[in-house]
Amino acid sequence: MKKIIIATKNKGKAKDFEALFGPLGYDVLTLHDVADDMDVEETGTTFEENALIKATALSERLQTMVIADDSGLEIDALDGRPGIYSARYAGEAKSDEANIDKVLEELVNVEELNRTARFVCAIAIASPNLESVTVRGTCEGIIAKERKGTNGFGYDPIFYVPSENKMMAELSAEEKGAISHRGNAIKKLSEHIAKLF
Ligand SMILES: O=c1nc[nH]c2c1ncn2[C@H]1C[C@H](O)[C@@H](COP(=O)(O)OP(=O)(O)OP(=O)(O)O)O1
Ligand SMILES: [Mg+2]
Repeated sequence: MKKIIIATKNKGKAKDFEALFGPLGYDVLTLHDVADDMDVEETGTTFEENALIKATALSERLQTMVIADDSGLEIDALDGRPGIYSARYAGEAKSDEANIDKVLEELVNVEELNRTARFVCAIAIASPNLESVTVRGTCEGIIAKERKGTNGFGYDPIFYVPSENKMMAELSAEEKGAISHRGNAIKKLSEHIAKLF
């Protein structure tokens, strides 16, 4: 089977990538499979920079093509926070539950009309002998007042997707891939790759 390596330790993200790449005949490998000891610091100031840092570090180590994803949630009423700090919003423990609690708390007095937000996903592809590329996908939604749904990961239980009339965490991995920031970024990446040949 063809293999694709994603420089991530996030199992939820890996599942999203499996739903996107599996049907194309790819086996998805992550840091847990290829470099479990690796912990790359996200020192960039944008999603794109951080995705590049993660993809380049692993590509240099393995001397092969690697993809990385840096993503997060931008909430308009919070001036775009948590943004690139989404994973660590409630502290270094990187707890999805604590992150959601913090967001709900900060929005407690914000009415539905003003709870607009978007998921952002930058994907970088790095390879020993090709120039690196980054693409960005987004997905617009509304932050709900409470959790609903058990699929997905991260902020999915509080992210309402108007076009589906469902929470992100109520979508299957395939349904999510069709509309998500990650799915949209992958579409852009494949368009870019198609242009190269
Ligand atoms: O589809 C998504 N559905 C819900 N939440 C999401 C999604 N996509 C990103 N997010 C949230 C999770 C985490 O709080 C942050 C990503 O942070 P980010 O640094 O890119 O990932 P991470 O540290 O979990 O794993 P890694 O850096 O090893 O890929 O945004
Ligand atoms: Mg991270």
